[in-house]
Amino acid sequence: MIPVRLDRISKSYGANAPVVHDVDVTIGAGEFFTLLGPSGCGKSTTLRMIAGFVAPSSGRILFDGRDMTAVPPNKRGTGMVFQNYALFPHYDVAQNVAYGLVSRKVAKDERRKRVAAALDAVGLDGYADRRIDQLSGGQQQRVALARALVINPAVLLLDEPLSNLDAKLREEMRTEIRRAQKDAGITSVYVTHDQNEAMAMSDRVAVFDAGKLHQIGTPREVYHRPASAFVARFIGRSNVLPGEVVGREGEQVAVRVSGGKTVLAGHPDDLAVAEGDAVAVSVRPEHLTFTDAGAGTFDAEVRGIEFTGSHCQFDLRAGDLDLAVTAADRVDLPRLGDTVGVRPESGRAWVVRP
Ligand SMILES: Nc1ncnc2c1ncn2[C@@H]1O[C@H](COP(=O)(O)OP(=O)(O)OP(=O)(O)O)[C@@H](O)[C@H]1O
Repeated sequence: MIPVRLDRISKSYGANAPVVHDVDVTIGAGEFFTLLGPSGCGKSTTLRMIAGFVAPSSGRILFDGRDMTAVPPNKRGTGMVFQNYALFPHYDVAQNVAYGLVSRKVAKDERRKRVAAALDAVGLDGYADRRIDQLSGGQQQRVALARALVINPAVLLLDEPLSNLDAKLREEMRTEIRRAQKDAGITSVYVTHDQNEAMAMSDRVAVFDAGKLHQIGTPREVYHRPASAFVARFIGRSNVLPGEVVGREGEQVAVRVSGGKTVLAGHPDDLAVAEGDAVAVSVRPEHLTFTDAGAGTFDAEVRGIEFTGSHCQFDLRAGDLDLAVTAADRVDLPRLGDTVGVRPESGRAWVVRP
């Protein structure tokens, strides 16, 4: 197990603005680390720089302290799994998985053993002789994973490996990939635009937008303590309320939000907030509570209600603010057209960079 360091890497194509800008991360040995962000944010480019397919414009890539920036892809000891699997259709499963061992001149007996172990690790015991076109999408993705694992890579790289699968299979494969990764203990970097997938699978997540890293943290950290309005909105849903700092109470700051009321909010240690600063406050829909009209932070009109089974999602309008509230289903919830009070639960509001 080795750590991977991205030492202030940037990538520009021609004279255009950088598509990856000054990214500085250390991925821990054995960690499952995810690059998450919307389409075009630079996450695949970052992964390709780790793999060696794309050279950084500046910065270095280090594996276990060793500078790999100039080392060609096939000498980096990485295993790669692609979105489109990239399997050889005219080879059978075993031949596909053995590919990296043949090119590394591993002896035939050893090869057979390692292919069997890799197929076993991904739950494809007994499929060695199948043709690729006789497999389902999920099985093909497992073959791709086995092919990456069989070479005992120092680093496993996965680029949106589940996006061609249907929703149910995607969830099953999340668990499978995660289990295979933990069993093998390989430092892994995973790329996805799907925040649920990132949250469910990762030890830590790096959230990107437009080539820049907004935040690195555990799924819990990025959910409960988003660094920016972008992260708050991209990870789950959030009410991001613009406001102004008007004071301080212990660890929290008092923020006057639109509508004139004051909300107490926590803030990241590295974010200096002083009286008079324009900030934004993020509150998750499940952390807004209904009160009687006039008794909350906001008075709001119920504009929409969506029943999801266990919960109800409310769309509210409070002055010029749209608010989303999620509440466990019960009989006394507000109804369409009602005017209600709404307030953030204590300790649940969080200051974010606007
Ligand atoms: N070879 C290239 N030449 C010029 N621009 C490129 C090249 N490769 C990527 N880009 C641009 O770099 C930006 C980031 O691309 P990248 O593929 O890393 O994004 P992404 O976050 O992985 O998006 P997606 O999920 O859509 O693949 C995009 O604007 C893309 O158009």
